[in-house]
Amino acid sequence: MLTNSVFDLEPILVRLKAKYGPFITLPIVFNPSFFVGCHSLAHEILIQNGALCSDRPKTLPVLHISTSPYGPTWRILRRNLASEIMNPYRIKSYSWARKWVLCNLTDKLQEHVASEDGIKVIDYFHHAMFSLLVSMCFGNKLDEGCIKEIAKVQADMQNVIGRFRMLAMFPRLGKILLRKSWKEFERVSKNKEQVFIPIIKSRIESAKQNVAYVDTLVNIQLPQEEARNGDSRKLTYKEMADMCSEFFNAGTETATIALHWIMANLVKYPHIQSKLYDEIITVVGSPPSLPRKGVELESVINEDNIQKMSYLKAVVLEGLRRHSPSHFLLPHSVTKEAEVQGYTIPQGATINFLVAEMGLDPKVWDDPMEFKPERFLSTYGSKVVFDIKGNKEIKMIPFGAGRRICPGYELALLHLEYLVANLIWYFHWTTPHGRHVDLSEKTEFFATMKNPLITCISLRNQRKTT
Ligand code: HEM
Repeated sequence: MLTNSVFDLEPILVRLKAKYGPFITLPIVFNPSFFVGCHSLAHEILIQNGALCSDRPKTLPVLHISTSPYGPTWRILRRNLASEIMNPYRIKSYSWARKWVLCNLTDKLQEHVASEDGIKVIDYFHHAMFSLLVSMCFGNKLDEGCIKEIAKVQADMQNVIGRFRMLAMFPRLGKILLRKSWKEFERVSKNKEQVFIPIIKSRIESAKQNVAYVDTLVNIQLPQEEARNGDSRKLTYKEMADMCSEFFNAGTETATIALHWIMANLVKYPHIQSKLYDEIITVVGSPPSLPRKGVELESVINEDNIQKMSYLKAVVLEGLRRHSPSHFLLPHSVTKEAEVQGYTIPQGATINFLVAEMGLDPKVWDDPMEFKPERFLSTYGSKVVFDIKGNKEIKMIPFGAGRRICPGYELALLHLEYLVANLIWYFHWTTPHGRHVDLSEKTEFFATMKNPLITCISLRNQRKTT
């Protein structure tokens, strides 16, 4: 059993219960669950024995077909996502979307440039991250109204799914006990289909200049066991809508939270912001003045420029280490009993990994609570060489590791670097008079800022008034 000095389950459970409430113990009652906080044990389980725990537990609240479940379906859907959409060529081809989203974001931010009370930026960040994924999913620039409608059904969906977490392990009983919630789930699902399916159909029927996520779903053949008559089959429109919804779910909240923490640290520590700005202007020069609202930005820091900005990469990594958006991975399930470092891991057990704690482990990191991007700069030419996939050793794994690693990790890193670089280039970010940046954390499903960032912004290059 995985219980002794490597991680003693009891004290961990007490801490988890204090932090996350009693629900954390529920799965353990029905299913042996283990939390791994030890870097080398995590490495061995996830990398050396990756195949062992590459499934998700059946108790996950997966209410629709998704990349998260079990068996051959997830392999096909995941391979599609990773190779068709998250490949470097495709990611690069969406530079128009990044520029478009950045223009919308700077338009909104510049309305608050004169405000001395500061602005709460989280909703703007969320909208930007969401719009980036919407454009990759449907392949074009949807109008604001349409994006808001999609965001609304997504939010409704998340709320209602949250209520099913506890009873996900008894879906039939859940339907009876949670009759009202189940009805609400059906209503929200219908709404989602009504919003998503027309957009999906119109994308499929339109002439295409690029490949969107939806286009790749059309070609998928599900394995035989998914089809009642024994043949392989294609995804239905409803399933495509579910896949798009999951694409947004997986990538929006996590990346928004990461951007929020990173920007909060840059506001709190002006010397780090100045150092980053100095690096940026060394690579791309001083920023141009922002155009008037609605006029496209004449110049942006692009993907190639970012490759020359080591300190920027270090800031983003330090943000992910110090404030991992998620404290755990999605649960992994053990497919076959195995021995790992002298421990027996029983088949069917659920394993999770204390990823946030790993990033703050004083045995691995000096001054772990400090925000010090320099720790990621190697002494050789100040380059960032960090094994974020944990292939050689695990030091921090905000995206997981092994076969179930987040398939969107490269996209997420690019979106974070791109937005942070451009936001710092165009605007100077400060704390409003009489306020301070509070880095306290609120842990729900994700680890968010308890008191959202409120910041003053000013233009680095004032627009000429004539
Ligand atoms: C800073 C941003 C992000 C963070 C910190 C993050 C983190 C994670 C983590 C920890 C997991 C679970 C890994 C495991 O269980 O081993 C995961 C899974 C996943 N992520 Fe991300 N993620 C981010 C952004 C994205 C983006 C932009 C996408 C793209 C749409 C995405 C798509 C997914 C999907 C589809 C899964 C499920 C994979 C599976 O079950 O095989 N994520 N992510």
